[in-house]
Amino acid sequence: MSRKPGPPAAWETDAWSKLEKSAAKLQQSDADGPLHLRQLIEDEDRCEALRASFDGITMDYSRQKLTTETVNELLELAEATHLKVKMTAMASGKAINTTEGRAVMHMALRAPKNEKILVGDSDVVPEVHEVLDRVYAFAESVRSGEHKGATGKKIDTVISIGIGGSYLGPEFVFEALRTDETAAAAAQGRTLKFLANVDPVDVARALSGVDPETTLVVVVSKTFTTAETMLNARTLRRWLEDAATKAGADKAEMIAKHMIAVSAAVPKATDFGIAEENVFGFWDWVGGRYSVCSAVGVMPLALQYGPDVVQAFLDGAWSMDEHFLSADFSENLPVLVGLIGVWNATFLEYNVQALLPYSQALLRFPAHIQQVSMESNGKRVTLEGEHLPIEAGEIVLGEPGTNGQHSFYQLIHQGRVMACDFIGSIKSQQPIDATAQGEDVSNHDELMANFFAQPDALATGKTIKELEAEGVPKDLLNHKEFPGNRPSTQLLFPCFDAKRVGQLLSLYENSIAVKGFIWGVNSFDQWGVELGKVLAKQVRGALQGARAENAPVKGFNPATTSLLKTYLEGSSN
Ligand SMILES: O=P(O)(O)OC[C@H]1O[C@H](O)[C@H](O)[C@@H](O)[C@@H]1O
Repeated sequence: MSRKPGPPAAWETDAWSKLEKSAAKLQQSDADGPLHLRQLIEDEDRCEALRASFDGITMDYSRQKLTTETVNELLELAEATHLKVKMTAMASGKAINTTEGRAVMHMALRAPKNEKILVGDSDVVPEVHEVLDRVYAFAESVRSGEHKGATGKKIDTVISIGIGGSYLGPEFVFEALRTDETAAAAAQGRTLKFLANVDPVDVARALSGVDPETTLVVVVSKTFTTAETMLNARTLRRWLEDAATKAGADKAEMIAKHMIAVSAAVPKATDFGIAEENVFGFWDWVGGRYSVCSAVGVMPLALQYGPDVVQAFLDGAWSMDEHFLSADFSENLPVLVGLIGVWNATFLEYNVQALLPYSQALLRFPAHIQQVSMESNGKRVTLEGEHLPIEAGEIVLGEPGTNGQHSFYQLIHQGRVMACDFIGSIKSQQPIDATAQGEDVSNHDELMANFFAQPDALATGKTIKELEAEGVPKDLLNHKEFPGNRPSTQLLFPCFDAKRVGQLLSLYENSIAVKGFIWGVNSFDQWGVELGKVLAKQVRGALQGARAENAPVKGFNPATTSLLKTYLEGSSN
């Protein structure tokens, strides 16, 4: 097969063959063998070597099923596939999203004013800051009460309409900071809600208990064409107009004061009826799922928490970007998380990455990273469009600990193997310490006891021999055996405040880019979401025809035709 000049495909390198051999060797390890995690974890030098840190964040990957030689082979693979060149191409604004002809520059969204970052010939940092300053000024005027609603009331509630990348990141950060002391103090008396699903139930939930006269609706859509968001935006526009009629206010004034937009398609937002000064732009070099640091996230978050908290979040993300671009790969947190992901998913064939934050504040982190990862690396062809001869991508799932322990951990311990990332913090956002009242430990210590225990339980397991020694009846031995040897990484943060949440975001965003670079896929397009949208349009037309003119449902396969008929008959009764 003829290939374009450039770095070799990962699977064509020597490092790849070495890694395949290492994987085969490690997969053979039994519970008593030297390559079982039960043994590996006892090696002090190995434990020391498989630890990295940056700015107070510790990454312990000693419970990954690898040896220090494997790590060297992974680093060799990074070299051989020109990872650094690819990272630099991304950071310097090259159009690496080749199927859409776009640069991938979300890092520029958090760059300080004095940075210079070129996309093509133009430095994008000034325009980033121009929008950021406008967002901050607008947010301040709403928060201070200077910007009033159409009936003269102060705005204290925001409903952010958007889906996918225009929703998940902002919701993750909103939730992550809700119980942070500084952010919570800044949010006093304010409410932020999200409306994502086209399901009318989500509209009802978003509007429940909300007064339109004190509410600002932010329509967030990169393209301003997404069907769900547009229908929700029209629905809430009507809700505002109806409220204006009831209150005797002017409808146009109501929209002007209560509806703003965030979009990379500014003319579409103005066509929708939102005044240009109320539209906050971003650029086609920001992928939707990477857009939380643009006005997409910054607007709702600044309205809720104020500019200072948001700026701390952006600064945190930038500090991790700088680390990613400058640190040696052997000490580079996003690179290591990325390489380990490739190792687990491709070489060991553990294709599920479980994100397990031991922090209730991070409850929407798995959902956000699920989109970033699965939409980015869920691909079947190379950048050149050739079929991948290897498995790429990971299935991402997760829930905060300890909740997950009482739910799906059973499968992780004794069923299928997943690669687990345990994410915890030294300090809690909301410490409760009742040791003086007789509790053994503080509530955060209790939480973290689980953070430390679970990875060891997964790694070491429990053998039949141990169970026998404990006197476990014979017929229960197999049921109670834990095979162990199940991989995990622990990421221990000092705390989860705005800066650290920014660092966590950048760590994972960049690790996902690393995996895509190694696998050789385009992590920045998402053609796989298109077909369903096209078919939904066809079904929408059929439903419209059937409802309005009783037109027969045509043009679908027999299964869909029959189910559509059942749906139509059932709902017309
Ligand atoms: O921001 P929008 O243009 O409304 O797009 C919202 C979302 O929908 C698309 O279908 C893509 O799958 C997502 O990547 C995107 O974030």
